[in-house]
Order: sequence, then structure tokens, then C-alpha cells
Amino acid sequence: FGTKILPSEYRRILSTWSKSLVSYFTPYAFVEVPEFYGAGGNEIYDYVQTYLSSSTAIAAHHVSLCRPKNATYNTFALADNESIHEEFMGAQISWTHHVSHRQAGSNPINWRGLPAPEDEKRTYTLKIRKEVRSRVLEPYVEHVIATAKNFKDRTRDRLLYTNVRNNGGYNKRMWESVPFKHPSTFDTLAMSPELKTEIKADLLDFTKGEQFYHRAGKAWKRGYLLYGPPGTGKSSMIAAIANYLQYDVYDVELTEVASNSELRKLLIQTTNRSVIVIEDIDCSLDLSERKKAAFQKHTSETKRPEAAPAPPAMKRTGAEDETCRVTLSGLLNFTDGLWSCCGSERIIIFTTNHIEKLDGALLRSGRMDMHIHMSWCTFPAFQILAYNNLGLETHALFPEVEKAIFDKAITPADVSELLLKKKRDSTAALEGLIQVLLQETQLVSELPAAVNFQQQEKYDTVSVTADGSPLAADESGAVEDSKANAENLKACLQQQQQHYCSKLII
Ligand SMILES: Nc1ncnc2c1ncn2[C@@H]1O[C@H](COP(=O)(O)OP(=O)(O)OP(=O)(O)O)[C@@H](O)[C@H]1O
Repeated sequence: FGTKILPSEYRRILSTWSKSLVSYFTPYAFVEVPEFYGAGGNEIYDYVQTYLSSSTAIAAHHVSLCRPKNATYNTFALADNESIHEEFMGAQISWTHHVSHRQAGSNPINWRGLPAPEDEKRTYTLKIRKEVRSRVLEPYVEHVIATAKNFKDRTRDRLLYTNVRNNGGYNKRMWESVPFKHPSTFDTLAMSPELKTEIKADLLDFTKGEQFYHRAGKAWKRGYLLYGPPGTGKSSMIAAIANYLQYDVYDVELTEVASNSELRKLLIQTTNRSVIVIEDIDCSLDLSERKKAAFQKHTSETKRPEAAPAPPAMKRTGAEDETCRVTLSGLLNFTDGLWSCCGSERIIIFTTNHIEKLDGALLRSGRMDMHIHMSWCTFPAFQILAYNNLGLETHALFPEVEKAIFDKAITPADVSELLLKKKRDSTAALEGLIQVLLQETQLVSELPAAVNFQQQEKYDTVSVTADGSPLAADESGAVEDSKANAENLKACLQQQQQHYCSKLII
């Protein structure tokens, strides 16, 4: 009736007055915790939800019980519009989970990248008596957050997130998650024990480094670049790091990200204490333009000084950045720039099979804090694989394997596979491995004195065949058989001054 005779303006004023009157006379104070705050989500909402899903919530009349697929734990949640009461510091507190209809058109995603259901607005409302509010509220909120964090650490599976394509706006899911169950640990990783110790110490320093980062005015994050041939354990290393630190993992599929601004949105929504991974960065980021520019510049400087100057290295305007797919500058802005500070305690890992293809800007010191070379299988690495796959700590054939594996270009993945093939018969498995190793090409760890090491900006793997002819890398990083002799290697490297020879295969 009122809606027909009263203009909307008066109705609004009346409603405000009546609300003020009720709040003046009611003995209670209400604290609303909405699921969303602004364009992003509300972290406190998640804490309250977790807090209420602990044993307290089970005491409510009406709870929902869920277990995400492949998860280890059940999750209780306060059912929609259900209330729960508890006592804290002598005060009565109640929580109600309000679910109401959202206005059409506004449909944000929450802070973990999950979409709000199409037309629902979710809020937890805390009710507390006004006279105890100032004494109880602050310690109570701290208690809720601490309990939620503790509960999460004890009972929640860590998650592996991957991004899904977003067509703009906030009305699409940006991250999807599954429980993270990768079994790799530093114990199962086959690599040099010294390097493992170094990485673990670095990670520990990082997790304890809050004060250091604060004092030094740096964002609390650490970047690792894992490089090496396929099958040397880069993905296994990422899993081992996440398991060691008990962090969630965000696996960024850059080819699914439409622009730098979408990358920003994605990365802002990652949680603290997480590992953000961009695998095969040389394949997912378009570096070709920059490389081409750099090569043209190099050739014009070294071969044809009289030629017109090469075009400047990829310098994009802001407008271009928005229309192109993700650019190197967009990525660096998040890892290094202003955006690197929105969030803390985060590890950023890039992987590549071709470090020589990476832009110098990514390799420059200070960009990635640690460059980790995942290399061929050595004897200590083999020992770990023998234990992982065959349960062997030692065997009469180990000395023979040690001799045969020395400086051989075989990956831990290949060794694992060979051992697994005959895992019921350890001796046969080791004999099979030795046979393969004896046929493998040999690595020469000593680099010839002729190789010029001055240009260390770029890295490369230069291969040389058994007869001594080098397989030289061309300007795009691809390796081709040049049929030159070993002596030509020096000339070849000097000519392509941007390469740094890290390993030789003969
Ligand atoms: N260093 C290692 N330690 C233990 N296992 C390894 C190691 N390297 C490879 N493996 C085994 O080989 C398989 C492939 O390894 P992984 O995917 O980690 O290699 P990668 O370097 O990431 O390869 P790619 O570059 O192709 O992604 C895994 O199943 C893993 O068990």
C-alpha cells in the first residue's frame, strides 16, 4: 500500500528513520561481514566461515556438510540463514549467515577467485550486547582469526589453483582449485645434496624473513628461476617447495590470460603463503619481438656498423599492453614493480627448458633471486632414484653405475623410467641402466680454454658431436648442426657474442 501512495524518496527517508530508531532502542550491536568488499573479496568473511566450520558449527541445528572431490577432510558450514550462539569472555555472541538476493548486474567474485552465486548476497552478522562491545569485540575478532588460521593449517588440504579464461569484468571464475596432493619432497628429489641444502636454507630464511623484508623496504616475496632440460625435475622441485613450506600453488597458464590487466587481477587474488608458478616461460610469453630487436641491434653493431640503427628493444605503450596478450613488462611489473607488494610471503617460480631464449631483462640480477639449474642425473641423484624406485640403499652394481653415469647426458626422468621397467628385479634394472648409460653421449665438464666467458648476459648449451663438430645455436636459440670442427667452436661463440656456454656435449 505504502509503495503506491508514497513517493520513493519519502519511503527511503522513512526507512532510514525507522532503522535509526530501532538501532537506538535495541540493546544489541550488529557487525556485518559481507562476502565482498568493493570489487574484490573480504578475507574476514573467509576466516569467519572457517571459524564457524570448526567444531562450534557442528553444534548448530542446521549445517551443510561438504567434501570437495579428492579432498581429505569434510567441511561443515553453517546453513543459509541459520544462527549459532556462543559465549566469549562472559559475553553472549551470535552469528547468523544471511543469504539474500543480490541486485541484478552486480556479481563479483570472492577473494579466492570463486564466483558469487548468480543472484545471492552472503553476509555473516555478528550480534553482541552494546554494553560489552568495546571490551569484547576486538579480542573476539582476533580469536576468530587465530582459530580459523589454526584450523585451516590442521585440517584443510592445500590447494592447486589454475586460472581459467576470463572474458572481462568480475562475473567469471578466475581460479579453479583442486586439493594439492603431489608427493614430491626434497627427500625424493634426485639432485645434488648440496644444492638441496642450499635451497632449503634459502626457503627457511625467506619464511622467517618478515622483519628483514620490512626493514629493507622490500616486498616479502622470493623469485626462483628453474632451468634445465625436460625431465630433470623442475615440476617435481616446485611440488617439493610447496610441500616443504606447506603453501598453496597457483599454476598460471599465461596463454589463457588475455592482457596485462587481467594478469594483475589474477595475481591480486592469490593468497599469501603461496607459490605462484609460470612454467615454460619462454613458450608462454611473447619474447620474439624483443629478441629480434636485440639480435638486429647486435648484428648492426657487430657486422654492419654503417647500417641503420636497430629498432629500440620492445617498448610498448600502455594502450598496446592492454590489447596485446601478456607482455614481459606486464609480468615484470607484478614480480618487481608496484604490484609486487600487494600480498606477502609469496614465492614466484618461472621454469624454462631454454634459458638461452629468455630475455636479458628476466635474467638480470635482482629479478629472480635464485637461478636453479636442474641438470643431468649424477651418481648421488641416481642413489636417490634407486631408493625411490627400487628401495635400494646400496647394491654390488652401484660402483659400476657410478663409473658409467659420470658425465652422461641422461635425465633423472629417464633413469627413473629405466629402473621402474624392472622394479621387481633390482639387479636386472641396474644392468639395464648400465647398458643404456654405456651407449649415452658423454658430457665434458671442462670447457675448452678457447671459449670466451666475457659475455655472461646470456646462457646457452652448445653441443658438440662425438667427432668434435659443434652443434651451434643460431640467433633464435635453436641448435643446428654446423658441421664445423671443435676449433670452430671458439669462433662460433665469439661471433655470437650474446651466448654463454654452460655445458658441452661431445
Ligand atoms: N630430479 C628428479 N628427482 C626425482 N624425480 C625426478 C627428477 N626429475 C625427473 N623426475 C621424475 O621424472 C618425471 C618428470 O619430471 P618433471 O616433470 O619434474 O620434470 P620437468 O623438468 O619439469 O620436465 P618438463 O620440463 O618436461 O616439464 C617425474 O615423474 C619425476 O618423478
